[in-house]
Amino acid sequence: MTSRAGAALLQRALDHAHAQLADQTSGAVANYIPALAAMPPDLFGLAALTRGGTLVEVGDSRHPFTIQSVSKPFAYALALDLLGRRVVRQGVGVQPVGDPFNSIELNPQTRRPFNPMINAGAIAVAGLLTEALGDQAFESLRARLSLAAGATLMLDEEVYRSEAETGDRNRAIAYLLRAAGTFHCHPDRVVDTYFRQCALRVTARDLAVMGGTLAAIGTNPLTGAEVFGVDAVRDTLAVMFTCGFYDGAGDWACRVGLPAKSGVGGGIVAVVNRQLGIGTFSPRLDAHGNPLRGMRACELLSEDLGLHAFDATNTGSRLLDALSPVGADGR
Ligand SMILES: NC(=O)CC[C@H](N)C(=O)O
Repeated sequence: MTSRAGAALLQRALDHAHAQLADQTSGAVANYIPALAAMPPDLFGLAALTRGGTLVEVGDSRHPFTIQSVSKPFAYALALDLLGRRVVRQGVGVQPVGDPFNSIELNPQTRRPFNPMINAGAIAVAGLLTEALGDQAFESLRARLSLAAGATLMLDEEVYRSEAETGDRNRAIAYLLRAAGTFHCHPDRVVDTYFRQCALRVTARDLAVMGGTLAAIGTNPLTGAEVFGVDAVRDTLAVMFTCGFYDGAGDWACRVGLPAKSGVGGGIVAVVNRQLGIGTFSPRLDAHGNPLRGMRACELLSEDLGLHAFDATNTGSRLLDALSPVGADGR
């Protein structure tokens, strides 16, 4: 298959998933803070970036929204890069858990959060970064996520402020973590880093590029920037695969078969290892806080293109090989 035929096939698959789901209106926009509830519910955008740099998009793929929990894997990768696996593992585990994203719970055996994809684990990561970088923690996060997106990500002040005003559960988690010895700096500073991280504005296109950067083992396929180290990407994709959808993670792994992460702002990032990043945006969420149409779109793309990690037909690899020539360095 030529690369042009591959790009057309990928665009058709995106268009098809978008059209199939255009009329679906189940679910509800996150309303725990007013700034999120104001998002028009019917927006729907999809984007994908191959490792070779082919970008396809459809619908509201350039409409901004807040990244929320989709930031968690990228913050984890940054912490792994800066602090190393040993230090990060002391603060947060890599164990899947069947609890909701905001549960106030530590692993009773280790007194650490189960994994970095739930709030407790992400706040532990924010704590490690705040302890290591002080007031620069948020700017470092913003700079690294911007490099991964190939765009300067801006803070949504309104969402940040409402989150800070109402985020008592997350504050409680931060106090619990300090008591458990995960970090020693003030819990308010830690949640401030976390709230700002969650309030960064992105688009589905940005998420596709960020996912593409993980797919390309840390190198942004559009800009060539080297964003994350190989070891950080490996651990990050592994926890995205096993823990990315909270209490729905096992079902996701079977149905879609891709490392992915959702957020209550309506975004999802999904990664086809060494091949493709996918970004979706649809604000209506299911009862677990996962964007419904985005999840379904990932499932359709996975089926259509054979992207499931354990797909038997290998069609996805053939398509994506055409679009993502593997370099001489074997990456
Ligand atoms: N699942 C999410 O996207 C949650 C993010 C949100 N900022 C929170 O911490 O509650």
